Amino acid sequence: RIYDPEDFAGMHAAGRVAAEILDEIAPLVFPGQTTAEIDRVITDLVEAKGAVSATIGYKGYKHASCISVNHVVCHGIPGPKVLKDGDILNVDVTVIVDGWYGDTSRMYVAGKLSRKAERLIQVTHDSLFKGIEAVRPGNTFGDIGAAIQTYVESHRMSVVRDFCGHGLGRVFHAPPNVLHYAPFRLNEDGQKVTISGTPTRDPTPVLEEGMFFTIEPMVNLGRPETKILADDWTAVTRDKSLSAQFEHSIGVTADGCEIFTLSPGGLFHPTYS
Ligand SMILES: CCc1ccsc1-c1ccc(O)c(O)c1
Ligand SMILES: [Mn+2]
Ligand SMILES: [Mn+2]
Ligand SMILES: [Mn+2]
Repeated sequence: RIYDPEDFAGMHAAGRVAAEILDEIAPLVFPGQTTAEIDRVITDLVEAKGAVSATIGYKGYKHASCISVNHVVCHGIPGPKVLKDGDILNVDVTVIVDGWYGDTSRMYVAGKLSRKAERLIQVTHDSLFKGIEAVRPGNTFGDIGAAIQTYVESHRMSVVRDFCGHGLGRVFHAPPNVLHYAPFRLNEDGQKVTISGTPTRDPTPVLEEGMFFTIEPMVNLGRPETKILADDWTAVTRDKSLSAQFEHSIGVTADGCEIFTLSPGGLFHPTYS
């Protein structure tokens, strides 16, 4: 679906509420805290801000957030698990404000951030922005994926392939799937080529003004493969390596894009303690 210029205001309002919540829970992340308690506060904040949770009741999910700790890749279920010093966690919140969806996630750390976790978080955050920088009308979704994949793999980390971003707006999920890797490689001249280096066409949809979607790369320190735990939700790295994720909701504009879910507090400190 292609949205109209006046729809951007609704997305900014929804995105801002989601981003404010992620700002406001930062002080709640510390060793000894449970992820259920963080989610409880998120639930209260959604209501206090006059918004509605998009995830409570979605496909049978019962919580206002997904909280994914360490080698959990995504869809971690809040629970009695107690955070310990050095744990890194992604908190993912989606709210509905006047029918508009704001979907965003970011990383936090309980206690002291290890150097390798800091590197992972920084590369993951920067890969999201490499993808965002590729968003403009005339580029393709493959350009977004290639920008992310090239950056991540240049740091000898891996891009999770089993989950992707998505269209959103007046709905939570809509086509297209927004892949965080590309069905082509970029050669040294930036040409789109196959793995074996022969020029190839880009089959992915072209970006157009008025498209709203998320970019939500998941990056692993080890191999890309994931598996789902017996709870049928929690996705973990197969090799148990650490995984990080950042997500923004964005809208394509005439000359680039607008990010709807930027922190109003201008916060980005992976080292929340
Ligand atoms: C808990 C929400 C949920 C349930 C099935 S997939 C999913 C989900 C979680 C985070 C997201 O960013 C998203 O787009 C979907
Ligand atoms: Mn993780
Ligand atoms: Mn999300
Ligand atoms: Mn999402």
